[in-house]
Amino acid sequence: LKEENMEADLEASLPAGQEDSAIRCRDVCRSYGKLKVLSNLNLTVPRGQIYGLLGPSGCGKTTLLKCIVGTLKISRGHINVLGKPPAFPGHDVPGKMVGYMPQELALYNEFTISDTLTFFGRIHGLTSKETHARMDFLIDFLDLPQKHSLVRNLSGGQRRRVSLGAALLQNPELLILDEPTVGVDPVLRAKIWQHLVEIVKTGKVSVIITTHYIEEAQQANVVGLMRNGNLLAESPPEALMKMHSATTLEHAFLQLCKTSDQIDCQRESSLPVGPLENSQSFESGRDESRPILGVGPGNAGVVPKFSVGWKVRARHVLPKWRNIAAMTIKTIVRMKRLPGSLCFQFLLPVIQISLICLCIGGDPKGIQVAVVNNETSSNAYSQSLLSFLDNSSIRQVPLSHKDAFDGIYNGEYWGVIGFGNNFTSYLTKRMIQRRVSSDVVDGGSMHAFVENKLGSLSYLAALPIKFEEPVYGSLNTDFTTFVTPGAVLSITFYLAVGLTALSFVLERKEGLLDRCWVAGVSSLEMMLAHLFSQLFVISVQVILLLLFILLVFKMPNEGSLVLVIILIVLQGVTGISFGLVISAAIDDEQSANQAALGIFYPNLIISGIIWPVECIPYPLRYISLALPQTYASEALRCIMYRGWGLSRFMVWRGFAVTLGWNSFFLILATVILKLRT
Ligand SMILES: Nc1ncnc2c1ncn2[C@@H]1O[C@H](COP(=O)(O)OP(=O)(O)OP(=O)(O)O)[C@@H](O)[C@H]1O
Repeated sequence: LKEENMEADLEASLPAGQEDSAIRCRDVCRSYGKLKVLSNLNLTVPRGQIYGLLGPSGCGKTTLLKCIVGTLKISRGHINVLGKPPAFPGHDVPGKMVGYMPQELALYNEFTISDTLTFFGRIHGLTSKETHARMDFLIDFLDLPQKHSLVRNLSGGQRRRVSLGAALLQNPELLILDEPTVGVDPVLRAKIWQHLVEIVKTGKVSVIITTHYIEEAQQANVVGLMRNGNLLAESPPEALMKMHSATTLEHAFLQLCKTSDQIDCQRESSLPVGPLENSQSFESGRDESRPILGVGPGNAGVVPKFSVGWKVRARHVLPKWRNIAAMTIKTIVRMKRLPGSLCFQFLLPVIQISLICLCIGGDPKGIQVAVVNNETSSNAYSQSLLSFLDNSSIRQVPLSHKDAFDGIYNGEYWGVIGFGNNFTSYLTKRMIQRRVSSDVVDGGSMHAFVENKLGSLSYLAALPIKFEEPVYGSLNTDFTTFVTPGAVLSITFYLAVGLTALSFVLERKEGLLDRCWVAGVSSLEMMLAHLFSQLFVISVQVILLLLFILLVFKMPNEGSLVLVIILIVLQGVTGISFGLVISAAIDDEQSANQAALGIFYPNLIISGIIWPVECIPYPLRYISLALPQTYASEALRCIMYRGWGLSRFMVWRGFAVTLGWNSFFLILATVILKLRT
């Protein structure tokens, strides 16, 4: 009876109506795979109050906060934040109404304190005057070092305070703070709590805060005690202590845990053993969706349905330039702070293409070849023939038959050139007689080298083919000329993949993606911002690449330079978009690197960059034609070597396929990122 009266007291002391609650969670369930973390959880954060969420490590506090801000989806139940579900179209949660400090630091290490606050200020649409005023206040209030200090040079505690500052920046209506006082000294901890108490006094700001220091939560207006994904109690701290005749909150919590364990034992002894999730709820006759010390039946009331017009929905889906600009500037500032990495990004493509032009397609030099010449006469054809060989490519080593073959077996010589002792007479016979025996043909079969010696009869030894001046290109076109356009595209593509494949992976790991998302940046805006900032890097890379291949290595370009540049930049965009797909879909650096590396070689080979597509057997050729670089390389070759323009099918097909892949990858990356945040 005593307990029932107390419950009534507690209920009376808490506002029950929905309009009075900043956050309302009803029957919330959330699992990670088979692990049920939140089970039928009910929680109410009254407006204008501080709610201290307490519980042992691993009980699901962070998971609950992530569900409240909308970065995690709940599997069952309802959540209402400041009047609407999180991420409801047109709602400012995520957005400037909520200030979120995640458990991870979620700060850009290359930023200064000032950069950090300016970045979040831009996203929230603060003017630079407003941002500076808040920055000065927060630096003073949080006892931060001077604003131009780099985050990476700050101590752990200082970083946590910068992170808290970023959450407080825009004076949000709702503050969601996940362990903001960890690593903070007692004086500052007291100051933070004092500040929270002050800001809620206006009645407009509400706070939900998790902490491991149970006693500091006494300053909260309401505490929720969480265990095994459920709330054991939710009430003002004094009432809770009174109810359990405890002198401290910690004792009250221990008492509650004991009671909960006893109920569990009773249940287990009266019920057959069931799955784990059953063992987490207690009191079989009780409404499991309510805490032991609930806040009244009003809280479990009907959840309102929300509808939204297409105009609001469309405005919500359309990207905001403000957010894209903030995110793009952020990436460019980070690049500027890492000049070594930026130089590497600019120079790497030039180094790669230079190596291709220098090392591929040239003639071999200084190859050792054993020469076994059995002709002894000084005016023998064999002597003349040997003198015609390109002696810069081949270094002739005269040897006996045995030494030559021993040398070959020992790997000393690349090959053997041999002449029989009748080479000159057999060759002459072969040239002037109609019919000769096979011995004579064998003895004089190197006729291609002897044109000069045969004088007016040389046409007899020539192949029945005459190479005329080609329609496109020149007679001495080499392998490098074929490879270069495809190589330029593939270098641009892969560097772009490499630059972007890790972008979201690292930001997700450090909690930055979640933080930006809660600040109101959508997946599409993140995607476009990455695209724009990487486009800047790619443009510089393309300019340097073209300067090198056209001016240094003198590759011909018969077509429009503008088309060449556009096609290469578009292929860079394909690389960025593909990198974004990898980075949106994969969680850790190692797997993202493996995915990027894994496709490099197969794509290079199958795209017909090294050897023509026409040599690829079916059905592999179908795959080749579907790849982003096959038609694009062909189009680039057509522009550069044939001087063709967009009116030619082979050229516009390269552009169309590239644009198609770009759109596909970008949409895919946005959808994956959206599904995963
Ligand atoms: N991404 C995830 N995948 C799988 N399991 C997870 C994931 N995140 C959390 N968990 C598990 O969910 C449970 C609750 O984790 P959560 O981080 O919400 O706890 P917490 O109460 O915030 O703990 P702490 O106070 O130590 O931060 C833990 O058992 C944890 O191992």
